[in-house]
Formats: sequence, C-alpha cells, structure tokens
Amino acid sequence: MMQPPDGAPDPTHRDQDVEDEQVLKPFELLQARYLSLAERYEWLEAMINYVPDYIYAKDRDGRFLFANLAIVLNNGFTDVDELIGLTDAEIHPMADAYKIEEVERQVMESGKADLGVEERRLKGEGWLMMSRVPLRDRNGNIIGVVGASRDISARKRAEKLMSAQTKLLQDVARGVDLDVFLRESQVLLEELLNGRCVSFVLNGEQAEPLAGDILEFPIFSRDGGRHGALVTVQTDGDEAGLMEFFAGIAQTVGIAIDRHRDIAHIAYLAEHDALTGLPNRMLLDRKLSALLEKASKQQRSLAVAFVDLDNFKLVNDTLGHAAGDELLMVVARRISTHVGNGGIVARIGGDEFIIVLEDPVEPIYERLAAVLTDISKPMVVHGVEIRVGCSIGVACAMEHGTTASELFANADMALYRAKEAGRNAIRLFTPAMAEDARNKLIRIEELRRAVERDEFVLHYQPQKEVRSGKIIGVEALVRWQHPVEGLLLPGVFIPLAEETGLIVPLGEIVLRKACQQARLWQDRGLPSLRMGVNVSARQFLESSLTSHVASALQSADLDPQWLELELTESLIMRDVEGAIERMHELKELGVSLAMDDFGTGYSSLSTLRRFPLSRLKIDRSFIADIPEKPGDMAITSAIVSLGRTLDLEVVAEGVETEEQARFLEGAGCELLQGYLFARPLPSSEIESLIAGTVAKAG
Ligand SMILES: Nc1nc2c(ncn2[C@@H]2O[C@@H]3COP(=O)(O)O[C@H]4[C@@H](O)[C@H](n5cnc6c(=O)[nH]c(N)nc65)O[C@@H]4COP(=O)(O)O[C@H]3[C@H]2O)c(=O)[nH]1
Repeated sequence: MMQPPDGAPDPTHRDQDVEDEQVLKPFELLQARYLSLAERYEWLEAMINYVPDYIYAKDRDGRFLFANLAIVLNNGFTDVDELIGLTDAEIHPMADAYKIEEVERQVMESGKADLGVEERRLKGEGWLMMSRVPLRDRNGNIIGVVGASRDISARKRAEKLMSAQTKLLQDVARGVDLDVFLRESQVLLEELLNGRCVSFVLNGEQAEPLAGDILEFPIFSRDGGRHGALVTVQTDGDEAGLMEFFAGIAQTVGIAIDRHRDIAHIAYLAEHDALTGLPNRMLLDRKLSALLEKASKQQRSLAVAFVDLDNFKLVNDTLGHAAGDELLMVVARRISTHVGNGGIVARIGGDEFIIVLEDPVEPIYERLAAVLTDISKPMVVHGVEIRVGCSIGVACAMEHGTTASELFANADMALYRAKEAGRNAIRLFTPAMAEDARNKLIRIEELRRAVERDEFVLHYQPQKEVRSGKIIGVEALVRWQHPVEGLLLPGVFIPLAEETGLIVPLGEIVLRKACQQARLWQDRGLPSLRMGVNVSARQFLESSLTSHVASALQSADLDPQWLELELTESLIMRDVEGAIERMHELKELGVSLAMDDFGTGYSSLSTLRRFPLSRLKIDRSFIADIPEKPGDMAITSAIVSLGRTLDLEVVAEGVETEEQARFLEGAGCELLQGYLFARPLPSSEIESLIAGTVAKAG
C-alpha cells in the first residue's frame, strides 16, 4: 500500500482525528486537515511514481516540466531532475522525437485531447496506449501538454494470439486441405512467436530433434483418442496465457484432423458400397471413363461384365437379410480375388456386380467362367451350406460400344439373355440382341395400344365329358387381332403382358368377354357351358381381382356357377397361405376353381387338401408322349386317382390321339380337352359344334 510522504499526517487515521478535535483550536484543526502545497506536491509525486503508467508534462517548447519514475527509468535516468528541462530531441533519435513533437504540437494548437492512440514502444519491444491532453494555466491558456501512456504489450500479444487462433479455426471451417493447413499453421505460429520452433508430430511420424527442453501439447481426436502432439521448445518467458494458447492450437489441429478424416470418410462412402467395400456405380463410372480413354488411345481391349446372382432373393427370403448380406460379402471376395489388380469389381445394386477387365491376358470368356465357377462353389452362411449360381453378360469396348453407358446397356442386355438361357450362363453381347431389345420395346408399345383399343378376341376350346360324350365346358383362350400381323397366339404376347403388368387390364378384358359370351350362348338357348378363364400370376396377386371377377359376372348377368378360374400350380405354390386366402375370397363369389398345368409344380397331398378346388387339369406334357412313355402314363393314372381321393374332377389337356383318349378313359379321367375333339375356335364355330353334337345326340 502507498505510504504518505514523511511527516505528513495520515488522513485515514480517524481515531486520532477525534482526539485532536477535542484539543485543537478550529484554525489549527483546519491547518492539520488540509495539506500544505508542498505536502500536496509530495503526495502527488509519490502517487504517480507508484503507478506503472508513464506520466509527464511538457511546456510549449516541449521541455519536460515533470515526469514520473516510470519515464525517468525507462529513459535511462535515475532521478527526475536529470530529465526536467530536456526535450525529446535530447533523449530520443531525431525521427522519433519529431513524431512526438508533431503530435504534442497538434494537441497544444488545437486544444483537443489525443486519446487512446496505440503506438510501438520507442525503447524495447512492446506497445503503448498514448493519451495527450493540453496543459492549461488558471486562466485556461494552454501552457504545455500532459501525456500518459500505458504498456499494452500483453493485451496486443493476446489479441494477436487470438486472431491467429481465429484464422486457424476459419481454415478448418473452410475445409483447407490438411497438409496445407498444418504447413500454414506452423509458419503462422513461428512468425507470431518470433521464430520459435513449433511442429506438429502426428502418430506414426518421427519428430524432428529440437534443442532444449521440449513442451508437448497432445492433439486429441473427437472420441478422446490421440492424433499426435504440438511440440515446441520451452523458453523462460512462457507464461500461463501462452500455454493455454498452445493447448488451444493443439485442440484446433485435432478438429482439423477429425474434419479431414470425416470428409475423407464421406468421400469414401459416396463412392463405395457400404456392405462389401467395393466401388459403387459412381466410382465405377469415373474409373471406367478414364480406362476407356486409355484403351482407345493405346488400342487395348477392355471388357465390361454384368454379374447377377441367381436365387439371391430366395436366400434373403428364407434365411433372412443378415444371411443375404453375408452371402454378398463372400461373393464380393470371390470375384475380387479372381479379378485382382487387372480390373475393377463394383457392386451396383442388390445382387448385381460389374467386373471391368482390362487388357486380359487370358481370354475374357475363360476368366469369367472361372469367376462363375468360383461363385457357384458351396459356402456356409449363418451355419447353412448353400450354393448360388450367377448369370454373366459381357460387352467389349470399341466392338460393342465406346462409352460407359453404351457398354453397360449392352452388357445388361447380354445378361438378360444369360438368364433366359437358364441361369449359370455367360453371354457375350451381339448386335442381334440390341435388335431384339428394340423389337421388344416396339412390341410393348403395340400391346399397350392394343389394350387401349381392345384388339383382342377369344377362342374357345371345348371340354368333353367322357361319361356322356357331351361338351360341358370350354376354355377361353385369348388371341390378339394385330392390325398388321393378323391373329397372334398368346405365346407371343402373354409373357410380355406379364412382364409389363399389362396382363391386369388384359385379364379384365378377357374376363368380361368370356362372361358375356357364356351368357349370350345361354340366351341363344344353347345348353349351359362352364366357361374356363386363365388367371395369370400377376393378376392373381392384384388385390382387385375378386372385385373384377364380381363386376364381370354382374355386368354379364351370369350365374357364377358357370365361371371357372384356372390357376397354375406354380403360381399357387409361390405363396401357399396367401393363395389359399385369395382362393377362398373368389370361392365366396360362387365361381369354381381349377388347378391348371397340374404335375409341373410341387404341391403335396397335404397342401392340395387345403385348396378349395373343383378340378385338376393334367398338364399336356404328360399326355403328349402317351403311349410312348410308360412313366408319363403312370403319372397320369396317379393324378387321376389323386383327384378321386380328393374328390376333384380331373381334366386331361392336349389330347391329340384316339389312343391317348382311350388310355385316359380307362384311367378314369372324367373330362378331355384337345385337338382330337377341337382346336380353340371362334364363338360362332363353337355354336355350330354344339348344335351338331346336340343334334347327333337327339
Ligand atoms: N399341342 C397341343 N396344344 C393344345 C392342344 N389342345 C389345346 N392346346 C393348346 O394348349 C393351350 C392350353 O391353354 P393353357 O395350358 O391354359 O395355356 C395357355 C395359357 O397359359 C395362356 N393363355 C391363353 N389365354 C389366356 C388368357 O386369357 N389369360 C391368361 N392369363 N393366359 C392365357 O397361353 C397359353 C397358350 O395358349 P394357346 O396358345 O391358346 O394354347 C392353348 C391351346 O391351344 C393339343 O391337343 N395339342
């Protein structure tokens, strides 16, 4: 605490005052309470000598009238008297003195204070904040200047450190490349710290040897791990603020490294398949474009192969998605091992892979055949040993396309053909495939128009009852009255209609026409015939099927007992429970149900029992080779007796010869259908046929 000058009363000593007041006279009291001028000067001098700021007063000629101890010592004097009367020119270099005089002259001339100006120190390192005010006499005349300044070096340094920190954070936010960031940060810090050595030693790197004691500030990752350390040499003046600054910079570098890794990870994810780690379509496109350019310049060969797993869906559906994922990873590994560095393997969808083979030494076909064999080897997934086959379609650069998209489209087309060929096959693209694909597109468009314009007619194939010899039913078979090509059979367009979904509106057309025809024959007085209508898989899955059937019956005003829906065995067996539910819905309308193509699926006696069926139709493939194939005869007899056991009527399809008819009659088959009796016929011919049989019977 500051002490009053020697001999001066202590103004804070209040107890003493009270005592004095009692004994001293008023004048003496006054004298004792207020200091003399000399004492006041001494007091002031003592006060300003205690403050660390620099305080001085000068006359109009710039001579020191007064200066506090801080100034005296800073200018190399020991006593204030040595300074009094001197000008700046006598203690500073000319240029500095001129600058000071200039500012002070301006303050004296303008009478305006010059406050808070930041200036570099004239002596030594650092910064001062200067304020100068005019010095006035009692009458207000300016007789000099009073100056006060404060050392703000610490604050200036803190500001510089802070702005360095801010710049680094901004660089992190801008996503500056990590190497650039580290290099620039090091340069910035060394500049800021007057050349002091600072380095970032990241994990796995060797630190450069530094002379002296080392300070290490760990660089942590977001999750608490350690990326490395900020390393610097220890110096004497290392105050707490600077330590905090280093720790802050180390933290910023940690954020920069985390961010850099995040960006790299995001970039990786954007171009790779998360499950297998293989390149995805995006990366493949990029790499393939570069390879194509190289291949065309250097006249090298390049093949693009589409690989699609057969029955992958079955594994997913039966063993679950986790097993499906495991299978994909095994397949990805197997393909990658084969392709090695001589190509690219990418996963582009569920079970679809693309292989790019660059300049293959071995012929492409052989390499892909090896891939196919390897994929098909057994593998254990979730404890179950399974095998998956695959189909491969290939297109070659230059020969089958010059751009990635051309090659992809052509390889895809070849893949389609490989699948058509019965799976586990490899097909090389041929221009004929493109032609077929184009034709298919045209056909689909024509079919769409045909559905809109209703270019379909129904032919009817009679079913003869063995017992009575009468025609008791017909099967409605659709034909397309093509405007150019004439009458087309269903084999040409039904699969396409199935594939495109057009089978749903087409099926509705058939249902309506068939119901109307059945009703018309009844109205014309023909004996009532059961009308069989085929229902395709796609139609059967549509939830609207039941309402479509109900509506067709209603608008034709046909009793439901005369309508029979023919469902194929393979369609029912795809989802037994769902099929049973749908069959009951239909059954409730009053229609009957027949199982078509029986013997080609795998229904067991126990499942058959649960289906609300009225009839089984033996597939014509079993009839075709009677009597040449005794096995087929045995199967046919077995189906007939199965029907009897289950109380189902059995219809044999595709009966072409008398011999077949006799065998079926002998086996106990109730109904026969086939070219032997009639081909599918237009409605008018059916009418004459029935009229003929009725007349014959009469
Ligand atoms: N070789 C030989 N063939 C015979 C004999 N008797 C009949 N056929 C043929 O066998 C097919 C019987 O129909 P499907 O098995 O239901 O097989 C049908 C059916 O699956 C489908 N189809 C026909 N019309 C429709 C329809 O309206 N809707 C749906 N979804 N499919 C239909 O098209 C398939 C083929 O129909 P079509 O070409 O009319 O061929 C008919 C018929 O002409 C014979 O003695 N020998």
